[in-house]
Amino acid sequence: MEASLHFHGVRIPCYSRTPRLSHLSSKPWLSSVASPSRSFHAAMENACKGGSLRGNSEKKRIEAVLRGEEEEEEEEATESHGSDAAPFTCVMKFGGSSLASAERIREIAQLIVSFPDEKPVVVLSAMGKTTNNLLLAGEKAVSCGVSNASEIEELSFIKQLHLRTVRELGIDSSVISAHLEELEQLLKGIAMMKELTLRTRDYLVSFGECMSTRIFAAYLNNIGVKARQYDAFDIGFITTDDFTNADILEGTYPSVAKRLNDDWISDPAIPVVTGFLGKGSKSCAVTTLGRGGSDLTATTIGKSLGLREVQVWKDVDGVLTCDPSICPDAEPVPYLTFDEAAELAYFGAQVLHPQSMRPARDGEIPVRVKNSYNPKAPGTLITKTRDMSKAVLTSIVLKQNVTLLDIVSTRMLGQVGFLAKVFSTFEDLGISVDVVATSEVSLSLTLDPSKFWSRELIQQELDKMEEELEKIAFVNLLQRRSIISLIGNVQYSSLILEKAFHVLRTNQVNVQMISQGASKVNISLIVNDSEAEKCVKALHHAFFESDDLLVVVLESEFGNGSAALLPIET
Ligand SMILES: Nc1ncnc2c1ncn2[C@@H]1O[C@H](COP(=O)(O)OP(=O)(O)O)[C@@H](O)[C@H]1O
Ligand SMILES: N[C@@H](CC(=O)OP(=O)(O)O)C(=O)O
Repeated sequence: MEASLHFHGVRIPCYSRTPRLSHLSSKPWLSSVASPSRSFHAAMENACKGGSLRGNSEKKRIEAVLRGEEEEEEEEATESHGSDAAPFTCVMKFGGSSLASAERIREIAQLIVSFPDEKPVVVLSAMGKTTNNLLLAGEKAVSCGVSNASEIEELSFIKQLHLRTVRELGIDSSVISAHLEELEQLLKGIAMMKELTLRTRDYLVSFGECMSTRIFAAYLNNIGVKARQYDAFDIGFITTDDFTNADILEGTYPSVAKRLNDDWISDPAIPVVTGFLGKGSKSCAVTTLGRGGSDLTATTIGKSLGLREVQVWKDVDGVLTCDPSICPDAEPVPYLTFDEAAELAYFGAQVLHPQSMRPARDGEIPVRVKNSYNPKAPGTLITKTRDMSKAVLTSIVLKQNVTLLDIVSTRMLGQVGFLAKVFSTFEDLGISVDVVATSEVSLSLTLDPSKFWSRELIQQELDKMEEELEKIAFVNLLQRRSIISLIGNVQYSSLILEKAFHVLRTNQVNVQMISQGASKVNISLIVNDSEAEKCVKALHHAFFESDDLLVVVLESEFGNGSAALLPIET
């Protein structure tokens, strides 16, 4: 310790060399750090268990939290750390695109320091494309043979990226060397077993976030900003045991608040938390929250600590009117409600995790989507309500490769229990339904194959579903369909539909199903996959790149010619 710095209103000692990691001594990851020569057998045992974290005592503690037995203690803790002493103001979450290199990590650290009034909890994803590379490495390991596992190309990418990054940042490579070693052993284990279970897959991808957070915390410490790394699975992120798509359990909120608050009180340091990861309540193994799950980690911490704001920093200027890879002229949407954002995410906008709005909405914590490459851009502010009086269409979202199912009742038409029977079939088979439209004689719905429990078994699962449904109905399965979701103010639904159908007719596209729910924010149109992008481009052009709609709205709202300066807001 050589100097001090005032940051977040506290006097922060500056560390010139090694990061402070002693607080991690009880963590399973650090025990690996402490003994890099950890035996192959120990690593394999952990790997084959899918990375179970702790023994019985840990399991008992989780059960106690789930039963609410720690609640009194939690409440006391929260009270005693009440708002006067509240150590944190916001969550700042940075995704893989913001952490792609040493240079980006330096910029992100500077960005955090450039907000001296904020006292952030930092949540990080894995660096760059690390999660994809880990998944690819795992898949290759299944069939490459033990002796070739060390040579898997993606393993080399991951090693090079992380070792280059620590070198360029001037950090001791020991912060990640044990993880890299264990990762290689794990891939050998997968090669030996010739299988990659969902549980092992989660353990495998967890290395990405575990390494990025250690590097970042070490770098902050090196530049004199005291930081403390946390593995989410170690600080109370308790989830269901649905590996690869786990759900956060209620006990998480008080546990996480207590841990972060208590640590700050006893030794203030910026928390740097792994996004995307949790711990299964029954298995005690590492779980993941679904792709893009760090957004959910961020809003969970926001709700848990009752923070002023959650910021998710991306590589775009906020939530845009459309996926920029389809419509390069897509514009940022300045304001959204939680409902609009949830609908947008659920129907395929990659920019936010589908479940991430839930904790924010429950805790009424505003979420701001910002661009880490362009911090001055205002971004998108997501809140409970917004002025919808001038909002027509907010955003167009595309979800491809969905399956459309047409069900026409044979024996049970119009009878009590028909729909229940159909939906119980989906429940039994663990298939989730996205869009539904019903009439007196038929039921149409869409299924998202990417949510089926095993992608390799999609056809088998569909066959099984057809077989079950054919006991009560005629079934027609139509694959390779797309859902185009028009997210906006459904008070203008006739106007939106008139315009949308005009565009689609001009482009000679037949809409195969349409659904407008009571949610008042979403109209879904189903078209063929092959026509979908063309439709989205044409719709985006009509709604956001021309003035036609402005004229129609002005005429319908104010009479022709009046209020000519009123802009259409997204
Ligand atoms: N409607 C949309 N608005 C903004 N970005 C979108 C939208 N639809 C898709 N995207 C894509 O989402 C990406 C940002 O999300 P993501 O990759 O999860 O960022 P990060 O990894 O930083 O969390 C953008 O680069 C963009 O290509
Ligand atoms: N690294 C995980 C979790 C995540 O949230 O990533 P990102 O924030 O880069 O989308 C993934 O790629 O899915």
